[in-house]
Amino acid sequence: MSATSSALRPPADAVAPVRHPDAPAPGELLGAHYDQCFGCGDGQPHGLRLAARAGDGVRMTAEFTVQPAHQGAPGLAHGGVLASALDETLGSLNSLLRTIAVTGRLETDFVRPVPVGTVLYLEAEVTAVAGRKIYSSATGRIGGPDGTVAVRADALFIKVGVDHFVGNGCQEEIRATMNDPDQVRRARAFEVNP
Ligand SMILES: CCCCC/C=C\C/C=C\C/C=C\C/C=C\CCCC(=O)SCCNC(=O)CCNC(=O)[C@H](O)C(C)(C)COP(=O)(O)OP(=O)(O)OC[C@H]1O[C@@H](n2cnc3c(N)ncnc32)[C@H](O)[C@@H]1OP(=O)(O)O
Repeated sequence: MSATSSALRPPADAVAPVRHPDAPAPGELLGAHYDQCFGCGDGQPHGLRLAARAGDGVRMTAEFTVQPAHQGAPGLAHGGVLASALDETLGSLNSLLRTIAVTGRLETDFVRPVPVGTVLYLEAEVTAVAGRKIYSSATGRIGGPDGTVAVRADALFIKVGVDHFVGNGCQEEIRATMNDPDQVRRARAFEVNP
């Protein structure tokens, strides 16, 4: 059973999300936004290594294979890891809006257990935008892209500036990120294309 809280219901003045003209093309793989990201980075040995792909409109798809390091109960994925996979997929939607945003609220339904070795097929969509607030939903299916829904989530992301990361992050990591030419290009692109 699912009952989304009122905080995740878009207000009356919310508008339909608009795909940015410079959004990644449908079918394009996004690649990691940060090598050390638990959700998508290649530098995290036990990370999810989630690969997100742009879809049509304001939709993304992603796949994540549950590893032994992701267990909660014996042989089954930990719920927090599944919530991370949903969060990461929902976060990747921001690339379609060409904005930077962080998760403010994430509500998750765990519908079926997800065994180790299973591929979780994720699908996410922006549903509404109200000022800095971005509303979105995601599902994770097992047994194939059209298989049984195992997890689902509704989320509220809040748009932030690069200063959110510079002001709150680890200075050493930020310096390293600033020295990565690709990251700097991306951060600049976000700043001039809000
Ligand atoms: C130097 C190099 C840096 C390079 C960076 C470049 C690119 C980065 C690219 C991508 C990275 C981005 C994300 C990572 C990607 C994926 C990972 C998945 C996503 C995450 O894993 S991300 C981590 C977890 N996440 C956080 O770490 C957030 C901690 N948090 C805060 O930092 C603040 O909390 C914040 C900023 C959220 C808001 O703070 P704030 O002061 O800016 O704004 P304020 O509080 O005024 O809220 C404005 C309006 O949102 C409403 N609102 C706020 N929070 C709400 C809630 N929880 N429920 C219901 N409504 C809420 C208010 O009610 C108000 O609504 P209204 O306007 O109607 O009054």
